[in-house]
Amino acid sequence: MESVADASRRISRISSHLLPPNIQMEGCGLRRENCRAKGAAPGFKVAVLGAAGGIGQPLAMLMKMNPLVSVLHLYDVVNSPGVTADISHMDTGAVVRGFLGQSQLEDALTGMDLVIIPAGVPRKPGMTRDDLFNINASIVKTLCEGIAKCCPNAIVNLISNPVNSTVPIAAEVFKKAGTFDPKRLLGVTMLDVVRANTFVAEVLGLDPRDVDVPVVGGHAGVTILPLLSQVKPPCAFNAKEIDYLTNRIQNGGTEVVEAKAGAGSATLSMAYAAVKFADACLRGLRGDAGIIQCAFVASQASIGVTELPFFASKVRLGRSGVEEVHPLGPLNEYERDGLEKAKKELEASIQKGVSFIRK
Ligand SMILES: NC(=O)C1=CN([C@@H]2O[C@H](COP(=O)(O)OP(=O)(O)OC[C@H]3O[C@@H](n4cnc5c(N)ncnc54)[C@H](O)[C@@H]3O)[C@@H](O)[C@H]2O)C=CC1
Ligand SMILES: O=C([O-])CC(=O)C(=O)O
Repeated sequence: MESVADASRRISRISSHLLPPNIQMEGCGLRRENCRAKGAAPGFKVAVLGAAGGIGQPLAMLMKMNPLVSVLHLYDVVNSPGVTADISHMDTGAVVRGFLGQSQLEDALTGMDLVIIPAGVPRKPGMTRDDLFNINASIVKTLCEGIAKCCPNAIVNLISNPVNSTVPIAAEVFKKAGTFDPKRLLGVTMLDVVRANTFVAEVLGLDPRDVDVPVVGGHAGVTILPLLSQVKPPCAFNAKEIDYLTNRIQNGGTEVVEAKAGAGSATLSMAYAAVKFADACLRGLRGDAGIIQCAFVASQASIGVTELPFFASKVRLGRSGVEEVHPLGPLNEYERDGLEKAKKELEASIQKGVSFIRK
């Protein structure tokens, strides 16, 4: 088996997009300094941590296709050299560099504007997202320590489950390092919105692209709270439809885990959702106006959400990340009941994440 040192040497040969200085391209005698590469075009620098995984690979591919990205860093503890070589051959603008293992984490993170984290283990049938806590909490802690040190001003899109606990973990790591900025830490709940739009469109006989369902709360079971009373375009559902849609949206992840029968959880729809969300963050950073998405972010009662320190809400994205957290808006009785259930579970999950760092 290839040693980590050998793999690191191999990745360093391919990771600068072209060959390192003084290394000749096989058989042609061309040196890197003689190539006419002009370096990266203007744009944002994005790192994907966990880039060789089920989500990481299609996510990296889709980010390579995003015209707002000028530099794409792909980091993982395994297999990043292959994924990097493969994606770097796509004839799109972003320059791709690969990084393998803890010793290259700092290089992967230095100078990044946006860090997307799909690193960690996925569920198998019969597991809850919270069952992933023991492994994923440590992974997220290590990666966030790297972010605090190397790119403290980057926007962080955290995908690793359980999101309801990993986001509080990340916040605590950043607080400890003195770099916490609540505007820049976003738990990715976009897949809940993507699913809600799809399932609601199916019930209403609409094109999902024309449907917008706010999904608030968190990212696990009853904490996933679709606000069907606020769907756009405005529409009415009967009681049966509301029960069906709420259950299906709350259990969408489990539906995929069971269908994959032990081979992991949602990866392709998640990569799509993550890229849709990352693109919104980048357009916000660029200064585009009116970008509203749902995300699991730092929160408080005084802005019309809940008393919980984190909550998924509609947020306005801008140059500094989350520029405004929207209030929940009017809820019907069904949604108010759902909110009480969500809050109880969320409170425990948030506390679990906080205690993991403070203990
Ligand atoms: N927020 C959301 O809506 C969703 C979250 N997820 C979560 O995303 C995570 C990843 O899922 P998959 O890609 O399917 O899993 P996967 O197992 O296919 O890929 C995970 C990748 O993370 C890498 N990794 C492990 N430890 C690492 C470390 N310390 N540093 C960097 N990379 C590391 C692995 O080597 C692997 O390549 C899981 O926790 C899953 O539950 C999945 C779907 C939706
Ligand atoms: O269900 C899982 O474990 C993965 C996930 O978060 C989702 O698909 O929403």
